Amino acid sequence: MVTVHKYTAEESLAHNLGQFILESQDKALKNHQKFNLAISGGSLNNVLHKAFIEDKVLASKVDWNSWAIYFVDERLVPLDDPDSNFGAFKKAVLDHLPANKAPKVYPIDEELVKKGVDSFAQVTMDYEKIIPKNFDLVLLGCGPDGHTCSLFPGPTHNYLLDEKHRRVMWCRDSPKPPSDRITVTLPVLGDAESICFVAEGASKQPIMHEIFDLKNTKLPSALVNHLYDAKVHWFVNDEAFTKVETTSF
Ligand SMILES: O=C(O)[C@H](O)[C@@H](O)[C@H](O)[C@H](O)COP(=O)(O)O
Repeated sequence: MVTVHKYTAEESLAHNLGQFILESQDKALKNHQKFNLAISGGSLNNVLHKAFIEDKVLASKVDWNSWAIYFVDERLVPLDDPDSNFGAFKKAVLDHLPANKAPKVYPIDEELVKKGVDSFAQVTMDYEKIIPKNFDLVLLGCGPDGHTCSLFPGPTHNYLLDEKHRRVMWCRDSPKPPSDRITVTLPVLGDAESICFVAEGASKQPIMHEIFDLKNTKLPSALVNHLYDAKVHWFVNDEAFTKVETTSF
C-alpha cells in the first residue's frame, strides 16, 4: 500500500520530509557507505532548501560527502540556463554548502548538450551509463497533468512509459517546455529502494483527486503508485489533498 504523509500548514512538510530522507541516508550508509539519491526539478528544490539549508538541526545530520546525487529528469540546456534542473538545485542547495561539504553531483554532459540536437541521443546514453542500478531514494514531483520525471501522459508519450529496457530516454516532445529532455524510465523507479513524491498547494487538488480517488493509471504518477505501491510515499499538504477522499492506493 502507498503511504501518504499529510501535513497541515502549521506542521512542516519540509522538516518531516527531511527526516525521512535522513533515515534513508542512514540506512544506505550502513549498507554500502554511500547514499544514492535521484531528484526531480520544480518546487522540490525549495523543499530541500528548507529542510537542509534553513533547518539547522537537520542540516547538521546530513553526511553530504557520502551523497551521490543524480537527476530523474533534466532539460537539455546548458547547466546555467534558467531551465536547468541541475542549475535550480545548485542555486537552492549546493551554493549554500561550505567547501568541506561536497556531495558528488552527476549532471548531464554540458559540452555535448551545447553541440545541439545531433548530440542528444549521446547525452541520453551517457547518462544511462552513469546512473546506479539501485537508487536508495528517488524524490519525485507530480505535475498538474499527472506527469512525473519527464514521463508525460497521453499517446504521444507512451514510448516513454512503455519502455522496459532502456533506463534513460530522450523525451523529444515534452508538452512542458523545454521540449528536449532526458528522463529515467519506470524500470529505474522499480529498482529503487524507496520512491517519494512531494506535492503541495491548491493547484494540485484536481490531479490528486484523479490519482487517489479515480486511480487513473493512465497518469504516470498513478501508474507508479499502482506498480510499486509498497515502496511509494507521498509527502503532501492539506491544501493539495482537500478534494481527496481516500488516501489508500
Ligand atoms: O523537469 C521537470 O519538469 C520537473 O522535474 C517536473 O517533472 C516536476 O517535478 C513536476 O512538474 C512537478 O513540479 P512542481 O513540484 O514544481 O509542481
